Amino acid sequence: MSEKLIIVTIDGPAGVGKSTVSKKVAAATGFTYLDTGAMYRAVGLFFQEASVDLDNISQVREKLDMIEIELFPATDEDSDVGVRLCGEDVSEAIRTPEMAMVASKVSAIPVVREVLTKIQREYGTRGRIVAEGRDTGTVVFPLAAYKFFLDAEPRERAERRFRQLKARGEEADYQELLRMTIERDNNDRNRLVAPLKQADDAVLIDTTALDVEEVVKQILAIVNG
Ligand SMILES: Nc1ncnc2c1ncn2[C@@H]1O[C@H](COP(=O)(O)OP(=O)(O)O)[C@@H](O)[C@H]1O
Ligand SMILES: Nc1ccn([C@@H]2O[C@H](COP(=O)(O)OP(=O)(O)O)[C@@H](O)[C@H]2O)c(=O)n1
Repeated sequence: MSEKLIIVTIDGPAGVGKSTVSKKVAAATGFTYLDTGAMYRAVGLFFQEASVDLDNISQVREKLDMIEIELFPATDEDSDVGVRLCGEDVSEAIRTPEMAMVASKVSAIPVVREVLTKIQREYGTRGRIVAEGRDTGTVVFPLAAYKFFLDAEPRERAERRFRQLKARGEEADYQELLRMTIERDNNDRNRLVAPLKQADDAVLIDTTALDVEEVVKQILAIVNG
């Protein structure tokens, strides 16, 4: 594989640290960061606002054709990537726990995955990217040069999300976050198309007892050889 097409994939369950770690790996390597979850969240928001009946496949297809999603870099290294949906900045609107649940529902619809996977692969043709999500190592970029699967206990992940929301000055209920984390993991692991799972050739990192810097260090040690 040519240097230009090197791709790093980082998959794992909700709140495990994919975004945080991917942004740091991207900054350290000079690669572009691709947040695939942001795309599923944007589709979820669009469908919710348009009151799309998710069981009505022709309605889903018709609305999908109308969607334009554009990712733009975060304003600073602590922020999430920005998203424009049909020209409107929805960067904040998509980052709520509720929108994550909606994203999890729309992400089980095969045609939604088909459309977004195609867009994600187009990003990949530019090469030198760090892609993160649920299926970037298994389905989107099966030939990626470096694949990682991050995991952590659900309680630890819900606590991380709790601290993250509090730090942003937002309301958060730990028990509710834990419930949503577990429900979303179940949806994502058990769907028929592109379920959340470790690729056979991905390196597993259990982050439960690690801090962010340690996880980044382990990944860079492999990527930088
Ligand atoms: N290994 C880690 N140890 C402690 N906190 C972490 C770790 N990795 C990430 N975090 C924190 O957990 C929160 C959720 O991480 P995030 O990157 O948004 O997860 P994901 O993208 O997998 O949902 C962030 O506030 C992040 O700083
Ligand atoms: N590659 C991806 C990325 C996200 N998703 C879906 O989108 C939801 C939100 O993804 P996210 O990565 O933004 O969520 P967090 O892990 O940041 O909580 C997930 O729960 C999945 O259902 C997916 O199905 N495939």
